[in-house]
Amino acid sequence: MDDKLIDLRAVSKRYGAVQAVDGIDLSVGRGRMVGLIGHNGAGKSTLFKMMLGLIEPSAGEVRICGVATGDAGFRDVRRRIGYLPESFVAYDNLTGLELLHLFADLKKVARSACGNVLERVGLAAAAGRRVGGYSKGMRQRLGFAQLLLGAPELVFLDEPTNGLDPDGIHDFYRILHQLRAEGATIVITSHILAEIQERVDELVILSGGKVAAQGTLAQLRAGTSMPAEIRLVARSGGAARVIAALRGHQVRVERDCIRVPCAPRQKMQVLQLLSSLDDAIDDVAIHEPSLEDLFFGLGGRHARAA
Ligand SMILES: Nc1ncnc2c1ncn2[C@@H]1O[C@H](COP(=O)(O)OP(=O)(O)OP(=O)(O)O)[C@@H](O)[C@H]1O
Repeated sequence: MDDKLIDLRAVSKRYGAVQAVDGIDLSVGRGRMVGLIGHNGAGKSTLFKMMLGLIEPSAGEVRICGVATGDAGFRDVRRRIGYLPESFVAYDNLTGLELLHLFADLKKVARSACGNVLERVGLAAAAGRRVGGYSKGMRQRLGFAQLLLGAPELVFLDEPTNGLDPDGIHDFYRILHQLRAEGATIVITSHILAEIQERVDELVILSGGKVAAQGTLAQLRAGTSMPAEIRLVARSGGAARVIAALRGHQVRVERDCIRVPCAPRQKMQVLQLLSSLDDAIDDVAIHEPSLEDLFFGLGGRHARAA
């Protein structure tokens, strides 16, 4: 069994003068949940469309479930893939259930599966209502419901949490994690980096059509020289002692917060220095670089400027 569910080799896509995707090598193992991030125009949707077999690469090869997207056999693979596009289009004059029946017919899935799927996304009570009266979040849930039909082995979701409230986002990731626990492989794009960073197994950062970095958040952090930051709140009258104790370290004071940037190997040393100042310090926290920090550090800003 091929455990590389997604395998891209030297894949490029050019639209006239625009090099949308530029020589990407990427593989994703079975059962992984991957976050694909990048600025507007970085090439995420183009990559999705090539992985779905909707457009052909200009160069290179895209293999999904071991089959090249250009092969005749890819039609069967396509049935094992679920896709939620960035703008999910629903027919307003149908009810939620009728719309799902339509998708079930197209996917050759029994209509009897639809009730259960609507229940799963929290739309059971609205199943008989016309989609025209659904809120933006409800439409997004409906899009998610059609993706779940037929228990797909591989799912692609393009900006799936747009329009969802915090409860909706929480529910959405809960179902996604269940899907992964059932064995599905998941690729998800998002512009909300804080939302995605703790929820996926690994991240792929696209910049200017190329992979700027790939790995777990910890691997991405280790791959950059970006320091963590120890943040302290001194007790009244204690700041001067804390700053004196940190002599030789870079220190920034902002309002009531003392910030100490630290390379990984310096963290314990700084904490040791601080441990003797218990009576001068009110609070201490370590802030590791966020995905947003890494994103800008790894070329996100460059990609936007390009
Ligand atoms: N059909 C097309 N014809 C011409 N250029 C295109 C086409 N589709 C995409 N592009 C261009 O290819 C580049 C990558 O676009 P793509 O939609 O893949 O980026 P994206 O990362 O998905 O962006 P967003 O976050 O805005 O959805 C952009 O410069 C875009 O203008």
